[in-house]
Amino acid sequence: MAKKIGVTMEVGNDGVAVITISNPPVNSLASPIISGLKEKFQDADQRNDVKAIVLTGNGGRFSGGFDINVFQQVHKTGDISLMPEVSIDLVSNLMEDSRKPLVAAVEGLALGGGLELAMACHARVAAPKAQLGLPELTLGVIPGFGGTQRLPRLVGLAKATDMILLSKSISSEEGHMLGLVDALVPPGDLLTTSRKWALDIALGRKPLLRSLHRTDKIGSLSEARAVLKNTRQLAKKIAPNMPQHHACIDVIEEGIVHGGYSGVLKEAEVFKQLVMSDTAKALVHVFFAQRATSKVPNVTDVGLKPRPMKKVAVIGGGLMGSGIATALLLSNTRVVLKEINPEYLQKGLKSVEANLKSLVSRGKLTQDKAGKALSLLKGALDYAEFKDVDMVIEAVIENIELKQKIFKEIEEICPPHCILASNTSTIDLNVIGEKTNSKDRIVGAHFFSPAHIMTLLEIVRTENTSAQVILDLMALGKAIKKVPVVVGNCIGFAVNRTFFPYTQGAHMLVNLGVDLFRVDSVITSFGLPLGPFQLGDLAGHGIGMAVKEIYAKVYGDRMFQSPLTELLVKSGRNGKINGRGYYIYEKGSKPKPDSSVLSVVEESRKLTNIMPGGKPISVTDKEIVEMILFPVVNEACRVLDEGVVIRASDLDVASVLGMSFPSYRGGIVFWADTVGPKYIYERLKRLSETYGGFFKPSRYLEERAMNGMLLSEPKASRSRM
Ligand SMILES: C[C@H](O)CC(=O)SCCNC(=O)CCNC(=O)[C@H](O)C(C)(C)COP(=O)(O)OP(=O)(O)OC[C@H]1O[C@@H](n2cnc3c(N)ncnc32)[C@H](O)[C@@H]1OP(=O)(O)O
Repeated sequence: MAKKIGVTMEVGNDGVAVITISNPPVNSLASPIISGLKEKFQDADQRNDVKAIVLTGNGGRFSGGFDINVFQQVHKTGDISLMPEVSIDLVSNLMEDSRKPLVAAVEGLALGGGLELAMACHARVAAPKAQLGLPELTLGVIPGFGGTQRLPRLVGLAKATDMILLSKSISSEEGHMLGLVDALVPPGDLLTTSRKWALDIALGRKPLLRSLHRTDKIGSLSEARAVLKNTRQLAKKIAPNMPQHHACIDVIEEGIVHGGYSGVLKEAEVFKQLVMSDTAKALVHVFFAQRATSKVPNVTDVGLKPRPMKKVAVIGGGLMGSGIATALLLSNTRVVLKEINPEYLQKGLKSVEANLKSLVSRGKLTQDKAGKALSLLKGALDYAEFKDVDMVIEAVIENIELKQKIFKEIEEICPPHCILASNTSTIDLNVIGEKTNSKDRIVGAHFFSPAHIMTLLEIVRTENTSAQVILDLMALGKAIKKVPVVVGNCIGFAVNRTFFPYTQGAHMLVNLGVDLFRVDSVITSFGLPLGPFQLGDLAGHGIGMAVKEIYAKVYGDRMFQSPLTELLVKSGRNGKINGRGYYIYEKGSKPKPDSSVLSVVEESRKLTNIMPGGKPISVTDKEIVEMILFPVVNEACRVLDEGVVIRASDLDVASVLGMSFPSYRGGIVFWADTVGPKYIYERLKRLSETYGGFFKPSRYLEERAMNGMLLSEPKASRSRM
């Protein structure tokens, strides 16, 4: 059925015109909606039988904001005139300055432009649990329909800057306490109360309040300046490489100093500049890329329905297993956690409890909910509880024989519909399932640590995994608040494989004489939260050595053989786990660079002996970024070439959520396309001539560079899936 897009107006016998936005699924403010709103407000203004107006959204949602597709069109065409003029014409003049009282009836959500329309109304009535917020900064822009001016005037400057800068939404209950919502009523009463409220204003029983003209919550100029000073410091910390945070504070300040209307004018100007910024292009790309991951050809488009996952068993209560169990429990799934002996089982159960406790202590979970989650957990030392499970997720150590044995056992004991998933990060799923006759229900559920916090879930399918099993795992992933990305089966899957050269490039640089702490600092300035050496410390160098061996077997032809990790472990530095790696880790303080590690580095340099003429090379920060991240792009090209991901943007999402690659750079492939495939190819070629095969450009990169194509452009099908 075609979507019904438009704006309707119905005038009741009471003289109230109800204007309703309809644009499923979130009533986004697309061009026809904006022109429809203009038309209806003009009509309502002119009609003598209309005394007051109520604005609402169809289908239980007020509005998810301005249509983000328009940003994408502007980015594709470079034509900023595609952005409609809304802030002054519609929001300030037609709505807020209207002589007729205007009340917003809010249900479900009012985000971005949606909340901005509501704030331009003279009062807001909301149903419970509606989500209210201005998340524009996550898209690289600022609120553009007056939100930077009206929100501070309705909830106070400190709360408004907190909501806008951190893109934090609040519930209608909190909005009510703050004064953003004037009345909170059950959904069934929403329209009746809103109509009555609008008529009360018309009859002078309630005041007609124009948000932009209010000053009661702003405080004195010096108070406001103090808040803005703190906010600028926060922006420096949380968004050093993004323009929209500082721009937003400037716009808010303009309104405080020169009045709301002046602020609205500046907001419109800055908004348009920011729409065209590289940051906005990248963040809008990530928005749509993330949503595209839920579209998997031959899985989500063939009429299948996900089956309910009521009870899930997790085998192994270590770091990963207990994290996965926690994530499942938090979404009300019954979990059986199996271990091999009572001691390990107790440890696993305690870890789950500790995960929940830490969420409670950080204010992310109520004590009640933690208790409820824990009541759904059962420990097990045998398979008795497995007879009615819908899915098993194996999360034991990376040992092929052990995993094969477990899969054989669970195949026999679990019901025939049960999904048999492994959380392996390095072992081929075909090998894991080799001894079973259930290859169609074997799938990878690759969580990232800590599994109850990191949002990426790689769903690894083999050529035998059934579409139903993939769909079920996707649905479970979404239910436990992950972003599932379906990938093909290869060593390292999409994220770990793409990023295996990340550490290697860093090791190469250090062996060439570059200071390791400088490398980390350059990479964190680029936007990754941890440089390669600190990341290695966090993962543990024992694990690092084991993983390196696994990768060497398959990707050995393009690896840089550095003895640094082995030397580090030999000198008793296992990383954060034993308090010492490249950095020193002490409880309660930040990791400190350990200068004594430099003797280990010297030893490594002697062994590799790659410094030209025995002297350290001299490199710029830009070259450091290139020598570390271009090999990553090169591996991403192989991942694309082999069809390990369905589309290039899936790898962008996976790199952002799995490796914390900066979202404002759009993910690894998007960033590479911004830099230019030809430039990357030429740099890698030159580096490979000087430093060898580690940098050798892949065939895919070479082809794209030669043909002037972007890396993200789809190619003729040659997929692993
Ligand atoms: C001038 C103004 O100040 C500028 C703005 O208003 S910018 C926009 C500000 N608004 C936002 O950032 C909200 C973005 N949307 C969201 O956060 C979430 O979609 C939501 C909380 C509204 C709903 O979440 P959820 O129910 O999980 O559904 P979700 O899968 O995300 O979205 C459903 C569909 O609506 C689309 N959609 C959501 N918000 C949209 C928007 N503002 N514009 C266009 N499409 C939108 C999604 O792309 C998706 O489309 P698809 O089904 O074709 O993939």
